Amino acid sequence: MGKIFYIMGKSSSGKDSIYRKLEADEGLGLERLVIYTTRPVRDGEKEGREYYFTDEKKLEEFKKNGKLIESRTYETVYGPWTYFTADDGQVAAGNKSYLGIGTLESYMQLREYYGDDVMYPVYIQVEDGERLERALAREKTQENPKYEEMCRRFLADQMDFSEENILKAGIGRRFRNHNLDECVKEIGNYIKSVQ
Ligand SMILES: Nc1ncnc2c1ncn2[C@@H]1O[C@H](COP(=O)(O)OP(=O)(O)OP(=O)(O)O)[C@@H](O)[C@H]1O
Repeated sequence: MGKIFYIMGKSSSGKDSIYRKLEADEGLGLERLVIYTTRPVRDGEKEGREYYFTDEKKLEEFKKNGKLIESRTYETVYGPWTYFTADDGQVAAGNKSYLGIGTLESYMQLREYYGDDVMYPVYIQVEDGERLERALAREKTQENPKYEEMCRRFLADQMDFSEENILKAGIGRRFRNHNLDECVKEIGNYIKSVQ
């Protein structure tokens, strides 16, 4: 059975930046854990790289076969978009290590399905003021900054990632992303130590 290193953290804590650097580190040999989505493919995205682009029918098929691990639906202005993780055989097949990004909720569901020996949480933490500054700086670079959505996420994160929920998920170790390269190095060392 493979191992899944699962990155979690509040918005703008640096999950994507960390993911990209860990993935590029050939010494770690990490594969992408690709999840499924019913949202339309965006420019530059490739089937099976960012996501598997699929539909509700496929989700129902996984569900029927007991292979749907977790799913979440967001009500967007374009209608509902569902993201889900399915047991499509990739993890069980070999001894590889995978890199995923998710929420505390999805982490708990994956752990329930695969067990502790497969799931390795990587929780990223940044001081709130610093994180808000990064979120604002990132938003300002967008052609149409969505400050309201940024604030909504900031507030929602305080509930979703409350200390109580972090403890409930069984997260022990936390990786502080003050300096990106140092943080990535620390996580890389952790991954090597358990691989
Ligand atoms: N250590 C760091 N120091 C300064 N800026 C950082 C650091 N880490 C990440 N950033 C910047 O902070 C912003 C948020 O990072 P990133 O998009 O990786 O976060 P995220 O957790 O994936 O966010 P979201 O969940 O909102 O998509 C980006 O502009 C990124 O370049």
